Amino acid sequence: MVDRRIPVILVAGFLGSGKTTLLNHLLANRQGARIGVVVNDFGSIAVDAMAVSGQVDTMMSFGNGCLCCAVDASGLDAMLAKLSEAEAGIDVIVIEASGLAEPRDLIRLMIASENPVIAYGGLVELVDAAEFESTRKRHPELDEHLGFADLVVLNKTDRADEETLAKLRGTIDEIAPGTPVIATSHGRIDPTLFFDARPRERAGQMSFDDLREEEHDHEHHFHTAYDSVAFTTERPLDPRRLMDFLEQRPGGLYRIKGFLDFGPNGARSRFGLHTVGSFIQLDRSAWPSGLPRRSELVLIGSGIDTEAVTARLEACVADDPEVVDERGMLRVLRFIQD
Ligand SMILES: Nc1nc2c(ncn2[C@@H]2O[C@H](COP(=O)(O)OP(=O)(O)OP(=O)(O)O)[C@@H](O)[C@H]2O)c(=O)[nH]1
Repeated sequence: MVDRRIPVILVAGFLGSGKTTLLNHLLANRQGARIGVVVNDFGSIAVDAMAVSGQVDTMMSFGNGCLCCAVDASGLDAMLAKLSEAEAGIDVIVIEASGLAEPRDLIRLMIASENPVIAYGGLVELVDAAEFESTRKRHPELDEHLGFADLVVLNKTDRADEETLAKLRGTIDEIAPGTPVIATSHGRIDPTLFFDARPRERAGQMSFDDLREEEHDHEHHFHTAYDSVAFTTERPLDPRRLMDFLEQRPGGLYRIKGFLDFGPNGARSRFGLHTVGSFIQLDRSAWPSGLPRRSELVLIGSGIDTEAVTARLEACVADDPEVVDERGMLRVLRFIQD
């Protein structure tokens, strides 16, 4: 019998590995398929949800906190129930987990769901080719995450040389033998991989039955070791001060994402910011109409002094909101990748 249930695919991977980028690629190349999306932001500003919205008309955002720690599955279930209503005509649902989520618990939530019209469709785990080796040293748990994957996407191949990539493939094969690996950049994978997804009978070392019975073990989640800071200001930032902050960011501050306002400087004066590890990337676009001009950042790190980070950001606010420091802007523009 043909299984007509809607597959729910989890997209996971450590902070900044490229989950939102992959999701946006998928949405832009959906070939007529209707994709429902659940986005889980770790910080209290829904940056990922902002990056995905506009691309899709059926998105739900599960903000501020890790989906894997939803005390019971009901919040997620309610979203999935809404997305899987017949009128929505959804073919596949994709859940973008936060970069600190535990795939094991997300899979458990999925298989515990009593919704008869959806089915767990497997785990797509992203690996950041440039950062994986060092992240894995800090978080050996990542090996277990790979073990649960039905598909590994080795992303950011443009940021690693051939030798590193070959070594990474060997490592992934050791950790998750037999799991298909797709190497790519900017999450550009074949979207059809998502449309007829069926997971393996078991997730990693565990059968679905084992997973169903397992207790939720919050203490060992690695997001318990991470803090996030949300920073918002309506006042323009000073480019020099902000770049000083970015170039000398506190150790442990692994991920920053959001939008920056440096005041009135041209039509495309909304600056998107991403940092992942030591990497900094900025892009620029116009402010969407109806959206207030303001800077909004989420900063995520381990062992960071959140008050000190907030104080340093407050010190980046420009003295005069009407005057843009043009020379200071050159330091910002150096990082633009349009
Ligand atoms: N050079 C390069 N950059 C990439 C690639 N894929 C994504 N990025 C960049 O990496 C940064 C993080 O990408 P996201 O897609 O936001 O990563 P994420 O996994 O959703 O991040 P979190 O939700 O914070 O965990 C952004 O600056 C992306 O433009 C890639 O293949 N190559």
